[in-house]
Amino acid sequence: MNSSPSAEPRILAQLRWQRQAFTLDVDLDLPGRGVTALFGPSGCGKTSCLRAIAGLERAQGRVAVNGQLWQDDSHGHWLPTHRRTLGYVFQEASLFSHLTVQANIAYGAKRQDAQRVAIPQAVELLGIGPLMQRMPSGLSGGERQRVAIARALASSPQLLLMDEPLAALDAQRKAEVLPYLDRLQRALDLPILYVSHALDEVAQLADHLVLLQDGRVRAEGPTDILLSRLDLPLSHGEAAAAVVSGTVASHDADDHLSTVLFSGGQLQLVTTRPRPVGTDVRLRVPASGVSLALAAPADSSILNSLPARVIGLREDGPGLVMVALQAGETPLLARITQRSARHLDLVPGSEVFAQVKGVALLD
Ligand SMILES: Nc1ncnc2c1ncn2[C@@H]1O[C@H](COP(=O)(O)OP(=O)(O)OP(=O)(O)O)[C@@H](O)[C@H]1O
Repeated sequence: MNSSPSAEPRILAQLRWQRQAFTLDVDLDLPGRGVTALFGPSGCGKTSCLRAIAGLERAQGRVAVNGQLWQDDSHGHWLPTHRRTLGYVFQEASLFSHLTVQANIAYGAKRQDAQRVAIPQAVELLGIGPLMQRMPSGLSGGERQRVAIARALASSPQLLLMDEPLAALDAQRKAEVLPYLDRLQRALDLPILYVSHALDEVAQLADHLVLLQDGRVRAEGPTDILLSRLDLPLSHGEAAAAVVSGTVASHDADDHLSTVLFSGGQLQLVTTRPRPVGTDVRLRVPASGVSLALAAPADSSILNSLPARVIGLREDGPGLVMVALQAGETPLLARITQRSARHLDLVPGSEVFAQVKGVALLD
């Protein structure tokens, strides 16, 4: 143990692992709370990294989780997976088919003495109370995965590792499970490492992002910052979007219009599922739904017009430019035509009004 009670919780993983032509070589120093996504293209090493942290692959290096030393090869220290206080959720829920849901979850509860997450709490958070007496064969894919997550929580982990937990689900099932993951991470003080290659999941769930490429860390930092960095592939193309964190300030029930305050001002959005005033929310602002003007527009149908500063510009396909902006402390992206960028004479430092059309609540 090398814990220091006053230190900020951190997850440290210096790992090197070689398999045939592939080398994983990472030096991670990550927040010990919240959700950190490991993101990157197929084959970049996300799963290998997670497995190495869990001790499922015998990488060389050092792993320490919030003061607990799991591995330090320089001192011959190595805990096998079953002695690392972690929960692991795989892409396919691997439940025992001969046990009820309840028995599957109870099986996970191996450290009853120091229960960080009580089983009833895990069951409630994942909404699986009505399923407890069912057999796994009768569950939908989304239900199976929620049970698998509850089982992982029941083992009282210090760290939850999730490897593409939604990838085997269709879009509808995925949308069904995502809010549970969101609830879980808000309710529990449990760090989560979340492997995904789906940017929408990452934008919704992750506070922090590690971008892997060819077994190495290409970039790492707060999700909102990384999503809008023009030098990274995350900000390229039609799917590029910024994530804005804010707080619900009001809701107009007649117009179904919620107002969210954030560091750059306020954004209004139409929603049929309003969150209570005071709730912290994340909004997705697609780059293609943001246009730019030099003056605040009058008589526009666009509700949201934010003063912002141009941080940088980058060509984004034939005739198009991605513009990185900052509104208050919040990064935004605008994907506009090259002609418009020239017409407005945009350069880093230009003051503009960002007219934001497509705002969506992430949940
Ligand atoms: N046991 C193994 N033997 C040989 N090569 C392996 C082994 N396990 C992984 N690899 C290779 O290591 C590389 C990284 O694989 P890994 O599964 O970690 O990537 P990934 O980013 O999780 O990919 P995906 O998103 O497709 O799951 C790949 O090139 C893979 O073929």
